[in-house]
Order: sequence, then C-alpha cells, then structure tokens
Amino acid sequence: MPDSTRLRTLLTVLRPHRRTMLLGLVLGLAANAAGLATPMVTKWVLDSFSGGLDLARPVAVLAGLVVIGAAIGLWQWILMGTLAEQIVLDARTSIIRRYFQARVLDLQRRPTGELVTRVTSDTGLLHAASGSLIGLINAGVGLIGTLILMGVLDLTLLGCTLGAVIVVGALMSRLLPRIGVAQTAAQESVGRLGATLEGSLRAIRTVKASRAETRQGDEIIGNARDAATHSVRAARVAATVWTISWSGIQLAVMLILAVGAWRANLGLLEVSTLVAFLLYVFQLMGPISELTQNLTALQSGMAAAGRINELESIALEPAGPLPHPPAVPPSASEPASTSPHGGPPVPGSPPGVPHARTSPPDPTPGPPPAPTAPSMTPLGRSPVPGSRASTPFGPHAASEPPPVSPIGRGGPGSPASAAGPILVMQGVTARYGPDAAPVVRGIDLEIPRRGHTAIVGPSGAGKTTLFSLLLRFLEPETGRILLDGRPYTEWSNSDVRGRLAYVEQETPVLPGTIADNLRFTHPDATDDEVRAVLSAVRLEGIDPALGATDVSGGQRQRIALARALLRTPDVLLLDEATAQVDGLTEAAVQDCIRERAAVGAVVTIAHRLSTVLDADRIIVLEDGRIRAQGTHADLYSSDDLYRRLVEALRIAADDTSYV
Ligand SMILES: Nc1ncnc2c1ncn2[C@@H]1O[C@H](COP(=O)(O)OP(=O)(O)OP(=O)(O)O)[C@@H](O)[C@H]1O
Repeated sequence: MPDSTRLRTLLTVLRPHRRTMLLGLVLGLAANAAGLATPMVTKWVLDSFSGGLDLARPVAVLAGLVVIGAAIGLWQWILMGTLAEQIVLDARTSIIRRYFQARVLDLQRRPTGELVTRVTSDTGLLHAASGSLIGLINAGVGLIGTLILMGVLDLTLLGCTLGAVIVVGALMSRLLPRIGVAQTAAQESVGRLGATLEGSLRAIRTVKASRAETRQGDEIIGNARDAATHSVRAARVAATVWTISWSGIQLAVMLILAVGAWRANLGLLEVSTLVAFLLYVFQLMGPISELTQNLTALQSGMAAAGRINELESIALEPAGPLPHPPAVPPSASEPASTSPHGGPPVPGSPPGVPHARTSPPDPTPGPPPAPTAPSMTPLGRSPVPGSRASTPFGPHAASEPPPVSPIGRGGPGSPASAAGPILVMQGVTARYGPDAAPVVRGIDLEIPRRGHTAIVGPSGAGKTTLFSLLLRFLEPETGRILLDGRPYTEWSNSDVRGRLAYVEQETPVLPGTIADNLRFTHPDATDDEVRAVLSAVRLEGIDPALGATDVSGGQRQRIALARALLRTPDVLLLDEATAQVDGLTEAAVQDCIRERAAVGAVVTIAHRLSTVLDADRIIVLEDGRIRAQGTHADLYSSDDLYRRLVEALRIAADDTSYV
C-alpha cells in the first residue's frame, strides 16, 4: 500500500477528533511561543544587568513565561494523551463491530489469532501516531521560529546552524521511511505469531497427544523470532536516525560556540547575544527530536492504519433488519390465514396464550430492500448493528408474549401443520468463491413445519453447506430459499435466524457459565426456563453457575442443544456431533429431537444410525446434489448409496456396544 494511501487512512481515523487536535495545536503553538521568547527575555535580563538597569520587569516576564509555558504544556500533554486513548478505543470498537457484522465465511477464512492481533496490537500503534501530526506542525513551527530568531540575533551563526540542520535533515529523510518498512514487517510477524499460537493452544490436547509440543513451540517461537528480528531492525534504524540527529546538533553547538567566541573576541558580537543564540541552539534540539520522534510515530501509525484498513476487504453481511416483509399472496400450499405471523392463536397452546409471534401483518408492505453491505469508512465509526427490537419478528419484539413452554409449543393437530413447508429451497446452487466449483447444485428441498428431516451423505457431499445456506452464512448463486413462502431476500438475517436454532457439530460453548450459555440467544430467559431446558436434555442435576468449559464433551453437546431449545424455535437445525457420545447423551438428544419434531421442524445432519432411523424423511446428498429422498424403508430398498451409508453407521453403532 503506498504511503499516501496509508496517510489518508490515518487521517480518516483522526478526522472525527479534529477539534481536539486543533485545540492541541493551538496549545502547542502557545507553549512553543513561550519557549521561543525565553532566550530573548534572557538576553533582556543580561543586558539590563550589565547596563545597570531595573531587573524587576525582565525577571518577572521571564518567570511568567516559564510558568505559563509549563502550564500550557501540561494541558496539551493531558489533552493529547486522552485523545490518543480515544482514538485507540474508536479503532478497536470499529474493528470489533466489523468482525461481528462480517460474513461468517469471510471471517473464518482468516486466522483467528491474526484478527485478534489487529485489535490488540495494531491499534496500539495508533496511540503514538495520533499526536504525531500536531507534533510535526508544532516542531516545524518551533524550528522555523527558532531559526528566524537566530537570524535576528546573528546571521553568520545562523548560517553555521543551517548548514548542520540541512546535513542532518538530508540523512534523516533517507533513513526514516525504513522505520515504517521495518515496523510493518514486525507487525505482520506479530500477526502470524498470534495466529499460530491461538490455533495451537486451541488444539493443545492434540499437540500434546502427538508429542508435538517442542515442534509446535519451535514453529511459533520462529514467528516470535521473526517479529523480534524486524523489530530490532526498526530499532536499529530509529537509533541511527537519533544518533545522527543528536551528533549533528552537538557538532553544530561546538561549531557555533567556537565561531561565536571568535566573533565576540573581535567585538562583532555581544556576549549576551551569544548566550541567547546558544540557548536557541539548545532549544533547536527540541523541535528536531520532536520531528524525529513524530515522524517515527507517524510511520508506525501509517503502517498500522494500513494493516487495519485491510480489514475493509472482509465483506459485511447485508444491513440489519429490513422493513417489514411485504405480504405475500397466499399460495396454494400455504393458506394466508395460517401464516405463523399474524395468524390466529395456535390451538394446543395453553388457553389465553397466543401464538408466540402475533405481530399483525403490515398493511403497508414496503419493497424488498436490497441486501447491501453497509459502507464503512476505514476505521470510522461502524454502522450501527441492526436493532433487533425494531423488527416485528425479532426475538424481543414488543408483541412477543411470554414463552408458552421452554420446550415445545403448539401441538399435534395445530393448524400450522396444515400449512405449507416452513423452508423451501428452489434450484439452489452455491459456491464458496467466484473461482470455486459449485458445492451444491440445483437443490430442490422442502422442510415441513413439523417432523424430523435427516440429511445423510458422504463426507464433502454438501450437508453443512445446506445449513450454511439456510442460516444465510452463504448466499445462493442461483435459485432461492423461502421462509414461510417468502424469499429470503425479503427477510433480514435477523428475522431468518430468529426463526431458526442451530446446534453446531463441534458444540462450542461460549465464555461464561452454563446459565450464560443457555441464555445466549434469549438473555431474558427466566430461571424456570433454564431449569426446564436443562431437564429436557437430562442435565437437571448440573449447577448452571458452573463454568461451561468445566463439563464433559457429552454434557457440552447437551448444553448446546438446550440453548437451541430454549424458547422453541420454528426450525431446529442440528449438525449432529461426530464425536463419540455416551448413551445417556445420545438418548437425551434423541428424545429432544422426537419431542421437537412432534411440534415443529427439526433438520439434522445425521451421523448416527439411531437418528437416521428416527427421522420422518431422509434426504440423501451426494456430490452437491439430492440423490434421493424418502423414508428409511423406501430408501433402504431403493437406494444403493443410502444402504451403504446405513451399513457403515450400523457397524459404527455395533462397535459401541454400550450405546
Ligand atoms: N468455507 C469453505 N470454503 C471453501 N470450500 C468449502 C468451505 N466449506 C466447505 N467447503 C467445500 O464444500 C464441499 C462441501 O462441504 P460440506 O462441509 O458442506 O460437506 P459435508 O457434507 O458437510 O461434509 P462432512 O460430512 O465431512 O462435514 C467440500 O468439498 C468442501 O471442501
């Protein structure tokens, strides 16, 4: 990335704070002016002293200048320090928001550790850079002011000084850009270090079981060494720049002292003028070192801003909740009166408790908004994430009544069962990248409102991809997906996901307690609801205050299921764990699926024979296409691949005789 682009990115970061920066600049210039006046006033004091004049006024002015200069300097320091922290916080906030608004697959393409480093480490470099522009202006003004006042005092001595400044400046301008290059390389190594360390720590059990601690440690230490090498290079360049500038100043001081003493001896210069001039020479070190420091900080800040700005390439999900989806003319398969939105209370619910979503249909349907990613200024304040409360179907919609039961709503025979499928895929083809081959092709699929649909297929057949499409982690390239008879494009992500519950295959638990995990989707869930779902997954004895990571793999799977079951989703998407589970867990999961399937839709990616046998209908996926679908009995007699898959599951089940 060219320096000009990096600088522009950095300026974009600083722009919201221009007022504070302007105040900082004014204060800096005022402190500078006080500093510039000091040698002149010192000369006044010396001249008054040697001339036998009244000393009171010049001494009072000198003291006043020192005190005022110090006070202004202190104010500016605190102001700029606070600003720097604010800028770092803004950048962190913006990146964190961006991560959580990003498309899942885009985010997952990058190593997690590197993403973390950008928030923790790169943003830190903005700290010093934030004040660097002001510092540069101040230092520049200080330098020019000092040189002018030096010229007022003695032009010959100024000539000597300028000669030294030009030599030092020329050397610095060649060396400074190297600091930025070395800094960028160092930060990139830190990013790689974070990525490998995070990945290895996550797989620490595998690392240890493979006796790969030393090998893995060495690889990560290699990244740490790289970071150190680049940082040392940056430090060397910085040290060289510093040494050259300081040595240059020292040489200049000696030269000026010698020339000044010679001219004073010839009677061409007053001693008080030489003293004032030397004071300016010493003061010159201030602006010059400030220039060096600020240019270094600016280079680092530009490097960091450039790296942070790369995050712009992470695509965002479509903007938050869309306006109310337009009413869809009732289709043959879905009578409008039985739409779950705005439909009548579901018989089977306790009396007086309406259907869980009773938002009246919007009489003024809006056009389907285009799902465009919100544009975001680089590092600027991130777009406000879509407010769930504003969606009529959001989980916390004002009209949402208390949950009927933590597990199970409605009941067999509800009119919803007479309605059309809840989810439909029509000719869906999808791929993971523009150049990648399609991983699912021409999928036509209907998920009924009730019952258990199991998806089976060989590894890589596209089962998880189907879930990614349903959850809108991936958009179809062609074809469409409908929820309640309306295309996904007319719903916001939040609306779609609010209707689905998803249990990942690896059943990750989130930081916090079991109760925190259970309330993750619905933070307002009551203790009774939490207890009810725990009992549904046969974990009634467990303490919800326990850390969610302090439980067994099987318990973790049941916690993940319980989280999905709290407040009964319309569709439960369960990517069954492939890891071995204990009999109790399997039975608990099985019972929950059965219970849910009686009142709602359950879709499983089935990895267990018992799950497949339990399903009302089975979809056989092969190489991205639906190969066959039907009941177990049908498929077992008619489909070769299905038979082989079932046999493989049977062998696996027989192997675990305790199941
Ligand atoms: N994030 C991704 N980026 C690129 N390709 C992917 C991604 N996820 C999956 N694929 C590819 O898509 C194809 C289908 O993968 P998918 O995970 O849907 O299969 P699956 O049937 O769920 O397999 P398994 O049973 O092994 O989990 C595979 O060829 C896989 O390599």
